[in-house]
Amino acid sequence: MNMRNKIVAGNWKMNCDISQTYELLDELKDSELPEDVTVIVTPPFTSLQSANQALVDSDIIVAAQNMHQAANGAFTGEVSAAMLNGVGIDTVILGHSERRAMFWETNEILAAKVNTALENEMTAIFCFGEELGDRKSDNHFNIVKEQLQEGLFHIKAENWESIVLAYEPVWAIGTGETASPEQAQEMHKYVRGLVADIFGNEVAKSVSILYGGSVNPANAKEIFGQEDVDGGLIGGAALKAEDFIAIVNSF
Ligand SMILES: O=C[C@H](O)COP(=O)(O)O
Repeated sequence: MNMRNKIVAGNWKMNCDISQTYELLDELKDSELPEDVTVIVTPPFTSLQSANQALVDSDIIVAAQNMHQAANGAFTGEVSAAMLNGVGIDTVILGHSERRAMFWETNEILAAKVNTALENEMTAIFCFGEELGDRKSDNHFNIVKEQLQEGLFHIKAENWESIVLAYEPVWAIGTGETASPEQAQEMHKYVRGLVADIFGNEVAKSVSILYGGSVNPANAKEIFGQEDVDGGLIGGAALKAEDFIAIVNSF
């Protein structure tokens, strides 16, 4: 039996102002959510504190979509780990492909962000995944290995308690073209094997690996049914309460 945490995280990206945040959270709060699934929402920075307050009586966790690696300083427009902690946020998405592609986040920068998250006792949802060209040229395993080796695998075995992995093939994000359940399983198994090689079987068996990329209520059950898929990181479908709730209930 799979004893790993089942997790469904909604990545709201740059969507939802404060009133839309309350609206969406009201619907989620009022819904039936399974007790054995950890549900996470990641509103934009401007809604984090309010979202946390709105969910004070709920098990839904509020997380941030990004943070800067430095403790403080002249980094106009950026937000630190301590600032997130200060409004009750202790989970953060790091390395989303949109951050890598549009905001030039390299594996080296991400390694520093991972360190900052760990130093601040935060859980990091570490994203990785290949682009379409990598898959077409059969280089997807190498790319993923490189992203993990350079961005994450410098941590200590005990740090894995604070890490959730999220495989997001870039070609499946927001495109409606999801990876097949077999493709997801193949990559998740490969990644779990990499973790086992370096950090041992116990760590590999206990880390949750989420799949992200065009997950919707129609395909979630089959994807989540794969042996090494422990949940999802949901983009577009996380913005519609009905769809997100259906996905959370898909295990
Ligand atoms: O973080 C979420 C992913 O980018 C997936 O987005 P999507 O579900 O809209 O394809």
